Amino acid sequence: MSDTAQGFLTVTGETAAPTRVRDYVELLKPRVMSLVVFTGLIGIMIAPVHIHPFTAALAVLSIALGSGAAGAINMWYERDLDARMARTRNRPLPTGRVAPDDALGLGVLLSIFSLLLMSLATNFVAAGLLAAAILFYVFIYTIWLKRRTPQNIVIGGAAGAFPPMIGWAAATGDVSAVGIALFLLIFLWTPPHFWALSLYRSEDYRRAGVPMLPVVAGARETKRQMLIYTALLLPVALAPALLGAVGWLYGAVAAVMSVAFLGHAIRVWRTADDDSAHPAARRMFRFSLLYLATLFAALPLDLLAGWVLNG
Ligand code: HEM
Ligand SMILES: CC(C)=CCC/C(C)=C/CC/C(C)=C/COP(=O)(O)OP(=O)(O)O
Repeated sequence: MSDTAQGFLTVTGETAAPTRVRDYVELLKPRVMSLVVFTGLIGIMIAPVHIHPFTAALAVLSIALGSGAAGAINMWYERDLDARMARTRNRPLPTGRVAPDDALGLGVLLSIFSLLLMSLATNFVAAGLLAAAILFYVFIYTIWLKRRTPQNIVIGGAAGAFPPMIGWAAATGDVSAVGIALFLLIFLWTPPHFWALSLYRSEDYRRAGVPMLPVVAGARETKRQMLIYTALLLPVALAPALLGAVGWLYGAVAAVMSVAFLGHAIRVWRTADDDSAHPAARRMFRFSLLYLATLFAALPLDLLAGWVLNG
């Protein structure tokens, strides 16, 4: 363990204990986790099977811990990259506030714990899907693809698409057409979500030597591919309503939000490529988070409205 990580007072000179807890929490990427967990919770809520709220809470906790574990292992593996990027250089590992071995240990332990908890609380299908998500994010995205190909997030993005399917499986013990539709929704959402950010952070990625699309293929090609994925997202976002799993309320929200998301993609596509601040891309990135949260919130609200209206 390094001196800085060992000594409670060595880095900031502040009282150390709260800082350390905060550092370990930061390793779990809590803000990303919040949306991951939300989509998993919705998967449980909309499944046509009632599970005990305590079981549901344990399933959600398992998804949260699994997502955090994957985040900690990602930060352990990428500590060299994170040190070279303005956005990430103040993270606990590049600053030495947490030792690499501790981050890896936390990630591995939490992975095992989350899988055991999911198996015991729900079933092996949900635990298997959670394992697949963790392994995908760590091995396929972080270790294999991220440093090798500009399509890294298209394939690697599948990791973040698992949670609604995991939630559904936790409730039903099965995978369904709706679960697959929600997987595809997040899968197609991820490229515009991430490439919007990578447009205004491309200098960071260039410096760190990560072959993200704007670095390798340029802003124009990135914007073109963002437009394609955002257009493909529109019919997929409507799929839960077309499959009859939810009704017109969700369908209307999905249609309006998807057209608005497409509007963002068109505005980004129309902006000049040398506009290094990329304000349109910043707005699109922020909107991507609102988009996913709103669509997933609309799923149970639609079912609730149906029950109220139909008695
Ligand atoms: C491989 C797929 C993905 C990649 C490469 C990616 C990448 C990123 C990056 C680089 C950020 C920037 C964070 C910052 O500004 O420091 C971010 C933010 C965020 N992402 Fe993603 N993301 C992916 C998938 C997802 C998924 C599946 C979700 C949730 C369902 C998600 C939710 C979020 C949230 C909530 C934020 C905002 C975090 C904050 O406020 O700091 N992302 N993402
Ligand atoms: C349920 C479960 C196990 C889910 C795990 C999947 C997960 C956490 C997906 C989110 C993907 C994500 C935050 C990518 C960040 O990219 P990056 O690592 O390139 O970003 P960085 O540069 O900020 O580290």
